[in-house]
Amino acid sequence: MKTFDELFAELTDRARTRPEGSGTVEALDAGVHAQGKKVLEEAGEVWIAAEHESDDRLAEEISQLLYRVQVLMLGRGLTTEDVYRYL
Ligand SMILES: N=c1c2ncn([C@@H]3O[C@H](COP(=O)(O)OP(=O)(O)OP(=O)(O)O)[C@@H](O)[C@H]3O)c2ncn1[C@@H]1O[C@H](COP(=O)(O)O)[C@@H](O)[C@H]1O
Repeated sequence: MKTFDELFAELTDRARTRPEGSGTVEALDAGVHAQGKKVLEEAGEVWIAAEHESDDRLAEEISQLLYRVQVLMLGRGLTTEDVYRYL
């Protein structure tokens, strides 16, 4: 189990070290357009899960949305601080 901040630190490290086989590295290399599409796709899956699926499935879809948002943040060079200052 990890928090939003812990995942972001992990993904930041993936971006820096670029380990072989990392899906994050692949997603970052795909560019902001592809990263944005993934955010939208995952948001749609969250919506569908919220209306039609179990709490557990919804939680899983939300976790994937958070991951896709973090990839997009990294793709654009944003930090968590950039976002948190608006919360
Ligand atoms: N939390 C996640 C995470 N959530 C979602 N995903 C990816 O997103 C996919 C699910 O989203 P989609 O529905 O868009 O994917 P799909 O349509 O099933 O398949 P593809 O689009 O990938 O072909 C998963 O199969 C993963 O590839 C994640 N990939 C990685 N992480 C975590 O990120 C960290 C770094 O991962 P790597 O970069 O892969 O080492 C690790 O802690 C991982 O647990």
